[in-house]
Amino acid sequence: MLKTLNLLLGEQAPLLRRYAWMAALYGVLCGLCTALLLPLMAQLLQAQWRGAGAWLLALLAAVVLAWWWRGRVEQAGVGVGVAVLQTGRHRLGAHVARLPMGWFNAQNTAKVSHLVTQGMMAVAQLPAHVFTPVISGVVAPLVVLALLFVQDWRLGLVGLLALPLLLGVLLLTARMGRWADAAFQRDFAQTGQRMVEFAQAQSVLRAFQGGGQSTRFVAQAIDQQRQSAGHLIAVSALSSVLNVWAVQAVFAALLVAVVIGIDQHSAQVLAPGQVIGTVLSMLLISRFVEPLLELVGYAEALRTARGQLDAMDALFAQQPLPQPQQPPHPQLPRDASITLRDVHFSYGAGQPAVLRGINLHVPPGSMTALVGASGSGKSTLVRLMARFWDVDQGGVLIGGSDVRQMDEAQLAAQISQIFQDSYLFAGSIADNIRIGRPGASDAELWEAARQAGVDSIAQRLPGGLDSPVGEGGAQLSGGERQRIAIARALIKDAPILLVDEATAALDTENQALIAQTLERLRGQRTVVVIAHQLSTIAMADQVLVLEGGQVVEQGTPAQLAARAGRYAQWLAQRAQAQGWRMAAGGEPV
Ligand SMILES: Nc1ncnc2c1ncn2[C@@H]1O[C@H](COP(=O)(O)OP(=O)(O)OP(=O)(O)O)[C@@H](O)[C@H]1O
Repeated sequence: MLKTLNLLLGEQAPLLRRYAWMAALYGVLCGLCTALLLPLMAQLLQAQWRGAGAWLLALLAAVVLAWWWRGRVEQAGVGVGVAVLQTGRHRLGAHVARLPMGWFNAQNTAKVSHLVTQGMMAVAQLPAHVFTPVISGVVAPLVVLALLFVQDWRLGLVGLLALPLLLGVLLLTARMGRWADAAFQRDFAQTGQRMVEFAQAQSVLRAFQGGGQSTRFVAQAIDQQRQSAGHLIAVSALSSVLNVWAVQAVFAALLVAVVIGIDQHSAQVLAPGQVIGTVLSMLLISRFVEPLLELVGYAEALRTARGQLDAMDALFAQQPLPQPQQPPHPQLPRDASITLRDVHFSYGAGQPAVLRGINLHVPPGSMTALVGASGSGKSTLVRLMARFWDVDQGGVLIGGSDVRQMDEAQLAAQISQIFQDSYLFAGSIADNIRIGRPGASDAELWEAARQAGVDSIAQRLPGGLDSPVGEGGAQLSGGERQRIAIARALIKDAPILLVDEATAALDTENQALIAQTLERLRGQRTVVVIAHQLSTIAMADQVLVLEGGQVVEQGTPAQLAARAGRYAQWLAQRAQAQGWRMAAGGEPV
C-alpha cells in the first residue's frame, strides 16, 4: 500500500513519511494522556486533592497538546491527499502514455478511466481522513500495553498475546474483503465498458433491435455486478462483525485476567490498594480497547482504497516498450527505407502466431501495397513498423536502424499514419490537423487542408477551420473525419507514410482523395498502404500478398498479374465483382 502511494507521490513521497511520523507521534501523545490519567485517578481515589490537582493540570496540558498536534496531523494528511490527487494523476498518465499502443483496448481504457476518477479519490481519502485514526489506533494501544505491564505484568502479558490473534483476524477479514472487492471492481469496470459500448452502438442496436432495448451484454454485466456487489456487502458485514468480536474478545480476556488477579489476592474484601489497582487496570483496559475499536471501524475504507491501490500497482507494473540506452544508442535512421527481417509476432504468450517469418524491403521513396484476405495480418504488419508492439523474433528496421534501438520521438518523427480509426479530439478542425505539427503556420495548415479536401468542409461550416469537431469527431461524417486525418498526416511531413485504405468508411470521393494523395506523394515519401482499391494497387512499386501471416507472393503488379497465382486469382474475383477489366499489365482500364 505504502509502496504504491510512494509511486503515486513521486518526488512528493517525503510528505507521506513526514505525515506518518506525525500521526504516530499523535498516537504516542494519546498514550501519554492515558499515562497521566493513572496517577490522577490514584490521587483522587486516595482523596489527595493537591496531588490530584497537579496531575490534572499536567493531563490538561497533555490533552491540549494532543488536540493541537492532531490539528497539525490532519492538515498534513490533507496535504498528502491533495498531493496524491495532483501528482498521482500526472504520474499515472505519464506511465500510461509510455505503454505500447497495443495495450489500449476497450477494457484497459475503461480501467484507467475508473482509476483516475473514483480510484484516485478513494486513495486520496486515506491520508486525509483514514490514516490518522489508523496509525494512532496502532501506536496508542502499544503505549497503553507498556503501561499495562507496569500496572500488572499478567495483564500486559494477556494484552501482548491478544495482539497477534487480533492481527490474525484483521488480516483474515482484510483478505476476504480484498477478494470480494477485486471481483466487484472487475465487474464494475466491465459494466462501465459495456455501458459506453451500449451508448456508442445505439445506431446498430436501433437498426437491429428497435429503440429502447438493452443488449444481452449489458444485462449480463449488470447482473454480474449485482452478484458481486451482494457478495461484497455480505463479506463486509461479516468482516465488521468478526473484527468487533475480536476486539471485544480481547476486552473480555483482559477483564477475566483482572478478576483472576483479584481472586488470587483476596476472595472476600478488597484492600484499598487493591481497589485502586483494580480501577486503574480497568481504566487501562478500556483505553487499550478503545483505539482498537476505532481502528477496526476503518477497515472498510482501508479495504476499498487497497483495491484501488492494487489496481494502480498492476497498472504501474505494465512495462513500457524498452528504450535504447545511451551511448552508443539511440540509432538514427540513415534514410526512409523499411526492412523486416524474419519477423514473427503473436498478440501474447500462448496466442497463435499472427505473422510468421516476414521478410520485406521497402526502398526509400517507393510505394508498397499490402493485399490479402481479412485477418491475414496486414494491419498488424503495418503497426509493427510504427512499433505499436515489439516483434517476438526478427527485427523491424527503419533506415537501417532497428526500431528497438531508436529513440521513441525519433521514430515517431519518421512516420505519418492514416488509419481507419484515426481519432479526432474535441477541439476545432484546425486543432486536430495541427496535432500533426503543432508549430505549422496558417499557410501550411490551409495547404494540408486543401490537399486533403478539408477546405470544402471548412467552407460549409460557419466557423471554417475553427469549427468544433465534437468529441471523437461526432459532429462530422465518417468521410469528413477521414479527410481531417489525412490532412493531419500530410502536415506532419514525415518521410514514411503508413496508410490503411479504408473500405466501408470511405465514399468514392474520399477514395479518390486518398488515391490523389498517394499519387502526389509517390516518389517523395516511402508509402506502405493496406490496399483495397485496384487503382491504388496499380500505383504500387511492389505488391505483397499476405495469407495466414506469411508473404505468399511478392512483385510488381504486372509481375504478379502475369504469374497466375493468388494475386491474379484475387484480381480476377475483384474485377468480376466490381465490373473492372484489368489489362494484362495489371493496370485498370
Ligand atoms: N489486438 C489484438 N489482439 C489479439 N489478436 C488480434 C488483435 N488484433 C488482431 N488480432 C488477430 O490477428 C490476426 C490478424 O489481424 P489483422 O488485423 O492484422 O488482419 P488484417 O489482415 O489487417 O485484417 P482486416 O483486413 O480485416 O483488417 C487476426 O486473426 C486477428 O484476430
